[in-house]
Amino acid sequence: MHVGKHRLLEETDIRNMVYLQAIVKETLRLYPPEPVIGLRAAIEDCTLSTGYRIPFGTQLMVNAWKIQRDERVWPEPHDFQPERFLTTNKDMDFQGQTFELIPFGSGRRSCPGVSLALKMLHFILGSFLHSFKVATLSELEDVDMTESPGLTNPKATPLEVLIPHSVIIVMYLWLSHLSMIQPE
Ligand code: HEM
Repeated sequence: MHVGKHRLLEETDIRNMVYLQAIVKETLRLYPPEPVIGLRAAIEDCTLSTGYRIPFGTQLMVNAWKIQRDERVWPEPHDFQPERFLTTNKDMDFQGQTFELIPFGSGRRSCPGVSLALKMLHFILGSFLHSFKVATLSELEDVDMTESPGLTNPKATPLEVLIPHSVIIVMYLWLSHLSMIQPE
């Protein structure tokens, strides 16, 4: 236990919360918000290992969604298994040099917001799970994770979760504490 029940999560706790970091990585692997990364042009003729010849100047789009579900890299590629980032795929990060995991793109036009995005994702998700009980409407059914087609990757159906009534009051206080809701 890194935080316990008697205080809120702090930013400095995140570095010890390796499973939380693995959950964020696994979510961005399976559901990259930008599944097909924008236009690039080949700067020279090249031939891929698969035999495809790409002539100079060809416009390319990178299918990150597909790359991140490649079964040669990711065992059981369609399953949500955060543990893989603590074991088989533990050296993979978002720096853009691990081309099997590129939710933020790679190279000099990769996402400049990666550091802020990860700080926010870790802190908000960690604080939420630490402070609230969350349940699905039916404990018997998995959440429907169907995706919508498009340049971004929204959920096809709304996410419906239960936050017990008494907890909603605590949630309001918690959000006020973070200045996300300003009391009138
Ligand atoms: C989970 C959150 C985010 C994801 C998955 C994400 C992903 C991406 C991707 C895939 C690209 C295109 C990279 C490429 O073409 O190689 C991109 C570009 C960009 N992102 Fe993000 N991003 C996120 C959050 C943010 C945040 C928080 C900011 C700013 C505060 C930001 C600012 C930008 C900008 C300005 C570009 C364009 C960079 C350029 O064209 O040179 N992003 N992002």
